Amino acid sequence: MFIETSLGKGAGKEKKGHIEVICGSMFSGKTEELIRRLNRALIARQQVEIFKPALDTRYHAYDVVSHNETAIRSTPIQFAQDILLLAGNCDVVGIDEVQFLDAGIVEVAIRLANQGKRVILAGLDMDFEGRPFEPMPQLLAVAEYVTKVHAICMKCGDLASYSYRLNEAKEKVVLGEKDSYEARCRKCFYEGFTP
Ligand SMILES: Nc1ncnc2c1ncn2[C@@H]1O[C@H](COP(=O)(O)OP(=O)(O)O)[C@@H](O)[C@H]1O
Ligand SMILES: Cc1cn([C@H]2C[C@H](O)[C@@H](COP(=O)(O)O)O2)c(=O)[nH]c1=O
Ligand SMILES: [Zn+2]
Repeated sequence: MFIETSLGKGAGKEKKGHIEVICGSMFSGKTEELIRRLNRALIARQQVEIFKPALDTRYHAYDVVSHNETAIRSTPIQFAQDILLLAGNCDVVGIDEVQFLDAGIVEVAIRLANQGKRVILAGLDMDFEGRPFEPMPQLLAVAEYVTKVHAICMKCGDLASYSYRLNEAKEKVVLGEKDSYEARCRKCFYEGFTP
């Protein structure tokens, strides 16, 4: 569990950055947890910049929106490098759906943290085949704090770590919601899917 040790601007002697990753399956509460952390940073009067990949327009062009409809304003970006230009002098950088960003996000996260920023990234750790979703494995490796959240398996009610695709599409990136994916536990995921 990530513990917020110094929220206020004046709490630390020096501005020391770090990387936090929130990962898990679809519907596991990644976006809700990201929004919760960012709202607390705003309450602490920190300057917060929020980004999401421009391709994820499922709910809203600009807002980061959870399945539970909590939302926070964000800037859509095409490339990970765009964040370096747009983050400016902020204290906290939040990024949702990082699995859709290019591999450059790893270097970008490191540079932002080294500038003294708190960098919070949320995204899928596995794809519809139950395989690591790049660039998440690299982000998990360089993060100081990792939180893996779980959904509820739609088959049996256990904790779910997998995103089961309900259609036959084979492309890695297929945007969708409950119409095309459901959260499943390991057993129920592999019962319905042969790698
Ligand atoms: N199978 C499920 N397990 C848990 N929560 C679910 C499930 N299906 C829908 N939800 C809803 O999704 C919300 C989490 O949404 P969100 O934060 O957007 O998740 P994620 O970003 O991980 O996809 C939950 O609070 C709940 O209301
Ligand atoms: C497993 C998997 C998912 N996607 C897509 C489906 C959704 O549009 C997003 C995940 O959104 P969430 O906020 O985590 O619910 O990713 C995909 O393109 N490929 C996959 O393998
Ligand atoms: Zn199950």
